Amino acid sequence: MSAEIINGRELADELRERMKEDVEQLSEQGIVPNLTVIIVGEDPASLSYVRGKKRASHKIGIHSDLIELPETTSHQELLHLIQQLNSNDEVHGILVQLPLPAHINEDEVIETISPDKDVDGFHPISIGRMMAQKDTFLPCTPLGILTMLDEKNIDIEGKHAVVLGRSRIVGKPIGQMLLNRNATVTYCHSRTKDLADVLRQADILIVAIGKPAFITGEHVKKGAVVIDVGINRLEDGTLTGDVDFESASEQAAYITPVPKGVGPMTITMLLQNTIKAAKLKNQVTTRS
Ligand SMILES: Nc1nc2c(c(=O)[nH]1)N[C@@H](CN(C=O)c1ccc(C(=O)N[C@@H](CCC(=O)O)C(=O)O)cc1)CN2
Repeated sequence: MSAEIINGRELADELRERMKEDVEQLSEQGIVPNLTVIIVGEDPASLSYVRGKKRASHKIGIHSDLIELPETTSHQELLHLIQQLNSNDEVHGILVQLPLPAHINEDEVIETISPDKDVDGFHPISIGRMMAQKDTFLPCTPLGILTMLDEKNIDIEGKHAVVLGRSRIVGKPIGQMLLNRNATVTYCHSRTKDLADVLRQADILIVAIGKPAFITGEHVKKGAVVIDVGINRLEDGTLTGDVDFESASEQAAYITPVPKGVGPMTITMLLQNTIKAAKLKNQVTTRS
């Protein structure tokens, strides 16, 4: 068996076309969704992601400002900027690109963003609301993963989902979000015993550990759904995931590639959250 590939690039393009119409409807009412993205430092990958966010926003009619701050920016300077954006009525969404330089306290930065503008869904209030299954901003990568599963009509309820990795951005929230959809969830990490045995039990396997080709076909149950969240740049410049695509796709029923898998969905869900923030601010409902 060779797995069906879930093409995140194609799905992202389709969804962005639908969002463009939504944004047009909003602009007819005088509302232009407005996203401010902040980056501190010059990490090339992060710079490329934030520029991608700005480009994708503009393409569908979202106004986006990118604030590029030097590596030497102090913690207090960053908090002050966020406070100014919180009280700027024109700004609907604020995103601080992660990771931040080591001298900046990431938790405090995230907690300073107004929960009403938290389009990344990382604020403790957003997380609490997610756990309580209330409407909130959901983190973009996990939301992108759920959207991919839903678009392929893949059942989640009652399935054993195994999440490898426990980061703030992906691992922790995707496990909770799958639990909210009635999956049975197991988290695995660097201290998990008998890891290979646990991985082989997964109906849905989410891999987000940042280790190239860590997962191979021998870890994948026949017919499983494999979601590869890894983005690893190899020495020759090529991009590869955490999953060995060839061997895993011999076992899986569905698999996401890298690139063109989960990555493009992350930015798409940011656009969706920004539109949601603009609607919430203006108490607007539109067709979608
Ligand atoms: N504040 C945040 N910081 C970070 C997040 C986040 O959601 N919020 N996620 C990641 C990085 N990320 C977005 O910020 C991101 C990563 C990858 C892609 C993407 O489209 N990848 C492409 C390949 C791109 C390439 O060639 O390099 C793909 O997989 O096809 C988009 C967004 C960490 N920080």
